Amino acid sequence: MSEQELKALRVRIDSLDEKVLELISERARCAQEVARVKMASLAEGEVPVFYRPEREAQVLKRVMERNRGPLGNEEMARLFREIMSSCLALEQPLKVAYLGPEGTFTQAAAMKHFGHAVISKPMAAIDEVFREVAAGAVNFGVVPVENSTEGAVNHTLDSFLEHDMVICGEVELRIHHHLLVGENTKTDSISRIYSHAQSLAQCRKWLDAHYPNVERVAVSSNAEAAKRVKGEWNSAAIAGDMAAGLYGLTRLAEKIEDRPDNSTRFLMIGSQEVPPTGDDKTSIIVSMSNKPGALHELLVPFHDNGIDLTRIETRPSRSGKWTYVFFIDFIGHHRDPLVKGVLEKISQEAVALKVLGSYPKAVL
Ligand SMILES: C=C(O[C@@H]1C=C(C(=O)O)C=C[C@H]1O)C(=O)O
Repeated sequence: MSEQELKALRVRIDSLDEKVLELISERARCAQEVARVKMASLAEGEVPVFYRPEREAQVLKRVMERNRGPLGNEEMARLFREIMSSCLALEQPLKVAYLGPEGTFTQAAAMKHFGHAVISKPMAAIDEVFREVAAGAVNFGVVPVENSTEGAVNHTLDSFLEHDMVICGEVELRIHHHLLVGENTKTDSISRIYSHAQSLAQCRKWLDAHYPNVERVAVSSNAEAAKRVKGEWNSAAIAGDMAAGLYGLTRLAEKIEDRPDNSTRFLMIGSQEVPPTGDDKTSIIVSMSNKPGALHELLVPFHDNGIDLTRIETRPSRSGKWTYVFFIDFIGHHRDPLVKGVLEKISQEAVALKVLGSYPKAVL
């Protein structure tokens, strides 16, 4: 390509950027207007709700439906995700607590869902994320709930039994693990590998094959594992890209997870109910009396009404020995008439039923 052609294309890009800039600014001014209207229409004593997850899901879906390339749908939605995040921050910057420390996959999930224009706060444990939201110190919390290789994150499920929380969103993240070392690590003398227990489990076969005799040490998070390795010469960590970058570690081996489709699902928790979008999921907790056929009784109304269950998990109820609660996720919103009917039917049979929330199905 000649210099001349290159120059002409760059002039065109500059002129397009000016238009994009003007359009983004116009969009941001519109969001400011939205904030003004929201404030003006408040009833006495009512608190304004600036963040509208159902509207954001709709915006992203529209972008994906209308996108004609060459950028892929996910890439385009990611860009709009950030534009919306910045527009919302003009109305009110969201405060989001997540399972920390900095560099965890939960932080990556929070950024994927809310964008980068939020005030984020790392917490040391899942339970602390719940408490921070309950205390009103942040608008939302982000916690892992299940992994495609290792199953449920029990701490999260148990925290739902102890706190009154509303689930207002979900996000899924492909999880790639790397074996990371620091600049002082003697790579042929590694005697210890740190990671979170879930991550060690997700890489079990790889570790058995490559480091069968090395001690596996479970620590509170992958980011914590990365942090420890930095100061030691005989250890390595299993963690992801964010932690590697944050602690300046190098990858001795990449993508070592046993299953290539290894993914984790995260939940956004808060206190705000989300209206229906037409493409929603609902999460409930049910406890049934300990009698034969109780689980069957619980599932029949879903089957009879053609409601698609996406997940069912059992946990000890913590209120009596050998009694259990069921965590159930299904397609639909608790305000849909069909779903309402099913929930009414279940509550007649159940000892207790709690709707944890209805929220838009993950778009990104
Ligand atoms: C602009 C609004 O407020 C926020 C910002 C949005 C946006 O930038 O598109 C969408 C939903 C809200 O989280 C709105 O409610 O429409």
